[in-house]
Amino acid sequence: MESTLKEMRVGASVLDMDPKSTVGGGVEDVYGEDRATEDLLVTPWTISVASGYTLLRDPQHNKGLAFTEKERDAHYLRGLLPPAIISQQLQEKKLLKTIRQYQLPLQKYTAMMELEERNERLFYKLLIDNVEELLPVVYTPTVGEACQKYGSIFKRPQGLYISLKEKGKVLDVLKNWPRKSIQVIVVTDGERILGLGDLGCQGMGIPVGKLALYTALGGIRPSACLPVTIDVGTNNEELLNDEFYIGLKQRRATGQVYYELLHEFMTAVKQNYGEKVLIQFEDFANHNAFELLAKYGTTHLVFNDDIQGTASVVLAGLLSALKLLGGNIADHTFLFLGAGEAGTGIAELIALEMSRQTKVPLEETRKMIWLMDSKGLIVSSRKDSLQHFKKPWAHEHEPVKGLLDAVQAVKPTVLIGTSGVGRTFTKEVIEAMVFYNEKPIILALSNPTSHSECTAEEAYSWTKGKAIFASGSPFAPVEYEGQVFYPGQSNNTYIFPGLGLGLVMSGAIRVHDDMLLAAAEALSGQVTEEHFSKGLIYPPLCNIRKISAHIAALVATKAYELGLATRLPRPANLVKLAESCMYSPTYRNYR
Ligand SMILES: O=C([O-])CC(=O)C(=O)O
Ligand SMILES: [Mg+2]
Repeated sequence: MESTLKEMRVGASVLDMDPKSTVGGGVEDVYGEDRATEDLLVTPWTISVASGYTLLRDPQHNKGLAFTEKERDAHYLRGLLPPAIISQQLQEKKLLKTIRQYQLPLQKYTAMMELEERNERLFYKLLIDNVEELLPVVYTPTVGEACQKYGSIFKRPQGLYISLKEKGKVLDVLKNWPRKSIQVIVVTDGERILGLGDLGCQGMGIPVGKLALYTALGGIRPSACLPVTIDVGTNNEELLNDEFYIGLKQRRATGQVYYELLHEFMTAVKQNYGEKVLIQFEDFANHNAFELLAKYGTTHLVFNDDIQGTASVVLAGLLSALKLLGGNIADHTFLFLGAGEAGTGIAELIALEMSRQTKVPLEETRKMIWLMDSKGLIVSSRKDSLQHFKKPWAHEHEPVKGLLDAVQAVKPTVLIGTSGVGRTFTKEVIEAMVFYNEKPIILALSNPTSHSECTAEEAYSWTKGKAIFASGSPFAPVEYEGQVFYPGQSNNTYIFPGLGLGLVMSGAIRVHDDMLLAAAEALSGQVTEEHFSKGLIYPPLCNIRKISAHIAALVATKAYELGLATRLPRPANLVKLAESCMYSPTYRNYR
């Protein structure tokens, strides 16, 4: 494999000598024929098969000690491996043991990333078979700490870095990526990593982690996934002063410079990979997130995970909670602490669902939903000074400053934390919720764990076990007065892998709000009586691939109904199709 890449690169540099050529070429033009004129020499490059030492260092094909005797003979591996032959199951067992021995989450994270670099199938097998245990290692909350310390744990680059230095050359940068048939891109500019703020170029951990879940949870092939970090600088002083910082050492570019680089990226993606590549925006700051989504939502297959993925997962949890409590979504009153991407995204999808169910116009259903930001309750007297995405939530009310006052004023049945600030659901606030409601719904969604609005233990003990609680980052079950409570994880990881699979397998060309509603309904449909009896409003993550297949099927169904699907004719059984196109990490036998 390494030798193949080398040959490709040599091929490209020979071609670059052609001064007349303006188009064509790139990594796919292995033989140089596209760009060569009749008088320019070409080299008849061939693609070689990885074998021997190179095969052991190729993470896509390496199987380590699981290579059989026959494979060791056929692929020049004799002597390069110790004599033992062990199964993939035994390899898994050994690795799990090693990972469990590490005390620190970051050590576990590093061990997993090293495994991914060494043996991709084993990495995914381990992750899929132990998803509940390993998700918090490769994803939230540990991925947050990994991003904070990315500079020091950085060894080999992962993903594609597009910085201001690459302005004007973004298409060439995409062509440097060794894989050509990309189906999903997760892109960040690192400005708002989880609730941790601006981590600049170190945000790369997020697209890498999200895409690992696209594969493990949604079955998208690893080779079809592309993590991208756009580096326009950082306003994080600590990073700017850190001699080991891996990104551009300048303050963030804004305005035209920023939008030009993003536009070049979006255009190059479509040019290089076509109309059906999915681009997931992740962890952009509010001031860019809404604008990018609005701008590219009509021309590209894009969605913003923090706005739309989070909205869909929360709606799913609410639909499940209603099955537990009875009544309709329109019977509820919502209060959000935090009016950014997650807060307004969730609020809008709830209002849409209410409107669909009751046939009441959206402008009216929005009135059941109240949002607070750092300046207090969002009310009409503040309208002129509000950012545009907050304006629809400015209802008639006198000004209210604090959260406790807001709970007392609005008397919400559902309290949702999306501010990125931890420990803001105080004892008084939670007690007020249970004062007004027999079973209050409390969602502490900010990530990672240290930024959660309250802990699971606080939610259960302060409400004397009455709360229906879920959080963005995982919490262990809580025992309160002899009863065990199971907090659900209301994290967009339930949604984006299945949503992405549904879009990809139907060949969808745009994302539509109805697909987010469909994904929420599909997820909620996977919650059974048994889960309800434990107080769960989300199904356990151990079944996530089955859940993703159901989400994918309903999303694809919507894509066909809306005329947005291009894979025709429509396959009859979409759940079966979803299951059958999922990547399997089991080793292949080599001839
Ligand atoms: O990554 C997560 O766990 C959820 C998410 O999108 C965020 O917090 O930004
Ligand atoms: Mg995010």
